[in-house]
Amino acid sequence: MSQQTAEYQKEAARLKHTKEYMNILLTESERDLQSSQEKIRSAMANLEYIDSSDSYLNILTNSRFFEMARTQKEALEAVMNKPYFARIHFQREGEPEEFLYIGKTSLFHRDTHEPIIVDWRSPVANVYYDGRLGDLTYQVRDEEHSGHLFSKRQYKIESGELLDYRDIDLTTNDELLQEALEGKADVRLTEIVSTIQKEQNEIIRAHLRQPILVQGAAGSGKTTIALHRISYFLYTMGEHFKPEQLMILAPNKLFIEYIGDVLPELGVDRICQTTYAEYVQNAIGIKLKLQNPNEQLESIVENNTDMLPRFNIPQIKGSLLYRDIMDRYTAMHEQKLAALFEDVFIEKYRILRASHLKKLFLVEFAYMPIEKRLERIKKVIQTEVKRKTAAVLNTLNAKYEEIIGRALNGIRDDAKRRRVVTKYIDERDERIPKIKQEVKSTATLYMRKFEKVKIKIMYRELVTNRMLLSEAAPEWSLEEIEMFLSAHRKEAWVLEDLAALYYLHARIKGVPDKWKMRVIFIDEAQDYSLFQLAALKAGLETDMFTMVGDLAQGIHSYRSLTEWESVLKLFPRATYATLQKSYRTTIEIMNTANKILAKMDENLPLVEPVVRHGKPPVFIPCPAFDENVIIETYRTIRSSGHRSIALITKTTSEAKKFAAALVKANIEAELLDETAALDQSKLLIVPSHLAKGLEFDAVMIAAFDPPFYDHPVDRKLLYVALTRAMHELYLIGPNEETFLL
Ligand SMILES: Nc1ncnc2c1ncn2[C@@H]1O[C@H](COP(=O)(O)OP(=O)(O)OP(=O)(O)O)[C@@H](O)[C@H]1O
Repeated sequence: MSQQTAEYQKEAARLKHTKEYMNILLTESERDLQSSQEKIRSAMANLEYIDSSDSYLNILTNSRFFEMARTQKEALEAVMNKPYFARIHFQREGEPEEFLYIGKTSLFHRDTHEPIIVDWRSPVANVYYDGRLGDLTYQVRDEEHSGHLFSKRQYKIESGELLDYRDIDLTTNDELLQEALEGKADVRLTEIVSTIQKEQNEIIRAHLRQPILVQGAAGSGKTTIALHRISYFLYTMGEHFKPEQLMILAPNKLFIEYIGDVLPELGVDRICQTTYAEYVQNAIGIKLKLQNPNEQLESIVENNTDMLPRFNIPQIKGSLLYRDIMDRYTAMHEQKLAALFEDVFIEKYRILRASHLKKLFLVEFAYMPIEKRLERIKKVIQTEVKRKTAAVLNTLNAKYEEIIGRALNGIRDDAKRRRVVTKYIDERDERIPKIKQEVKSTATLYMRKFEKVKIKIMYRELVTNRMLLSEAAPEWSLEEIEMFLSAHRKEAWVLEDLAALYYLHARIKGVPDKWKMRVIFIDEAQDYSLFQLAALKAGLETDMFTMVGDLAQGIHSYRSLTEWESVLKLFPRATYATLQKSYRTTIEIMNTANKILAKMDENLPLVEPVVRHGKPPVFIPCPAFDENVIIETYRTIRSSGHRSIALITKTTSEAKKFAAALVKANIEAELLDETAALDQSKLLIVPSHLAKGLEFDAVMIAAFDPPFYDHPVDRKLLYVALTRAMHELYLIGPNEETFLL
C-alpha cells in the first residue's frame, strides 16, 4: 500500500491519535500509581496511633486504587506497540455505520465513551472472525443481533508504526495466514489473535459453560486454541470465575515452558498450569516417587513388540472398571464405618439413636465425601448434646428435689433422715458437675473410633490384599487376582495409580478448596485414560472441560484412550468438534506424514495442509549412526537461515547417544528432557515422545537400529516426529523403509 495515498495518511493519523490518547492515560495511571502509593505509605505511618481504623480504611481504598492503576498501566504498556491489528466497517441494525478497531484489549474514550479499540474477545469482534462481508448476525449474551459488514481491514504495525494495511476477503485471508505462518520462527508458541480462522474461532467461543472435545490434526492449532479459549473465557466469565479456579493440564514440564509466554500475552495470568501427576499429588497432599511413565513406552518401542498382555494392568487401571473397583472399595470402607455407630448417651440418658446416625451417614449425607459426613455427624452430636444437656440436668435436679423432699417429709427418725438427705445431696452434687464436664467431650469421644484413613496406605492395602481385592473386584478370576497382586508385591508407584488415589481421596476426604478447580483445559487429551478424566470430573464436581487431542498421536495407547466415544459418554453435555487443517507444516511435509497416517488403524481422515509449499522432505542414506552426516545436514539447515532446529530420535537412549557424540564433536547441542529450557541457538535433540506438542523450523529424524516398525506405537511416534517440522524435514537412516516409506 503506497504510503502516499490519502487513505494511508488517514490510517497513520488514526494510529497516531490512538497512541497519543494512550499516552495521556499512561501518564495518568503512572500518577495515580504514585499518589496511591504515597497515601498508603502515610497511612501506614499513622497505624501506630490508638485508633487506626481510619488508616486501615485508607490503606484498603488506596491499595484498590493502586491495583487499578497498575492493571491499567500494564495493559496500556502491553499494547502500546501494536494497539490494534484489524478494523471492521460495520453497521449494527438501526444504528449508524462505524469503524471498529480490534486489538488485544479494549479502550474507550473517557468523555465520549466511544470505543477507540475493541477487544478481540468482545461479542462484536466475532464478526471479524466469523463473518463474510454483507448481512450477518452475531450473539451478545445469547441474544441475536443483526448487522451489515462492509469491509475488514488488517494492519501491519510494528513498534507503534503503521507499515502496511490490507482489506481482506476470502483470498487475501489465505495470503495473510500464509504470511503469518511463513514468518514464524520461534521455538515458542505465539498468539494468533489476528489470524484466527473461522473453525478455530467457533471452538474458542463455543458454549463456555459446557464441555467441548476437539479431535484436531497435528498442527491444527489445538494448543493455540485452548490457550485462546482460556483468554476468552476469563474475558467473558471473569465476573464469575477467578483465574485461580482455571487449570490447564499439559503433558509435561517442557510443554508448560513452551506455552508459558502465550498466556500473559493473552492477558491471562495466575491460572494453574500443571501436569496431571503434579496436580493430583498437590490436591491429595501426597508426594510419590513415580516411575518414569515413559519407561513402559520405551520398552515397547525398543523391543519391537506392541503385543499387549491380555490382562494389561496399565490399561485396566485407566478403565472405568477400575473406578468401579474403587467405588466398591469405598463402599466396603463405608459399611465398616457404618457398623460402628452406637446410641449416644449423656450419662445413662440416650440422646441419639445409632439407627438415626447411621441413616444420616449412609443416606442423608451420602452426597458428601465420607470423612466430611463424619465431621457433620460430629456437629449433629454436639448440637444435640448441647440441646439435651439442659433437659437432662433439669430432669435430674427435679428428681433429686423430689426424693430429697420425700425423705424430708417421710422419714421420722432425725438421724436417719439427715443421713438419707445428705446422701442424696452429695450424690446430686457429684453427679451434676460430672455430667456438665462429660458433655463437653461427648462428641469427640464418640467420634474417636471413626479413625481417619491415609489414602496411600488404604490403596496399597487393596492392591496387596487378596481378600480385599477379591471382594472389590469380583469380575476378576483367581488367576487375574494373583497377577495383579504379584505386580504390586514391590511398592512402586506409576502414573496409572494416580487416578485411583485421587478418586479415593475425593470420595473419602473430598478435594480441598484450594485445589478444587472449576474449569479445566486439557491438551493432548488422547494421552489420558478414561478413569483419569472420570476421576477429575468426580473430584472437581464439574464438567466444564475443554479437551483437545489427536488420536493419531496417541503414543500411550497401551494405557490411554484409543477412541473418543467413551469420553463423550462420560461428558454427555459435550460438543464434539474436529479440525482437519494443519497450519504448521508445508504441503510437502504433510503429504509424507499423511502416508503414515493412512497406515493407522484409527481411520482418521488425511490432514489438509493450508496452501503453503516448501522444500520436499529429503532422505539422506546413512547405514549406521554417523555424527558427520548429522553435522553436515545441521550446518546446511543453519546456513539457510532457520532458527529452531531439532534432531528427533525414536528412543531416549538414541537421543542420549547422539547428543553425547555431537557434543563431543563440538556442536552446540542440547538434549531435551522434561526440565530443559528451549534454547533455539542450539541443536535440540529430543526423543519423539517428548517432541509431542512442540514444533521447529526444521527437523532431522534419525533412526538406525531399531528402525520404525510397522506397528501402531511406532507409526504414531513417527507421525509425531514428522509433523513437528514447519518448513524443512530430513530423514536420516539406512533406507526409506526405516521410516515406513
Ligand atoms: N489461525 C492461525 N494463524 C496463524 N498461525 C496458526 C493458526 N492456527 C495455528 N497456527 C500455528 O500453527 C502451529 C500449530 O499450532 P498448535 O501447536 O496449536 O497445533 P496443535 O494442534 O496443538 O499441534 P499438535 O497436535 O502437533 O501438538 C503453531 O505454530 C500455531 O501458531
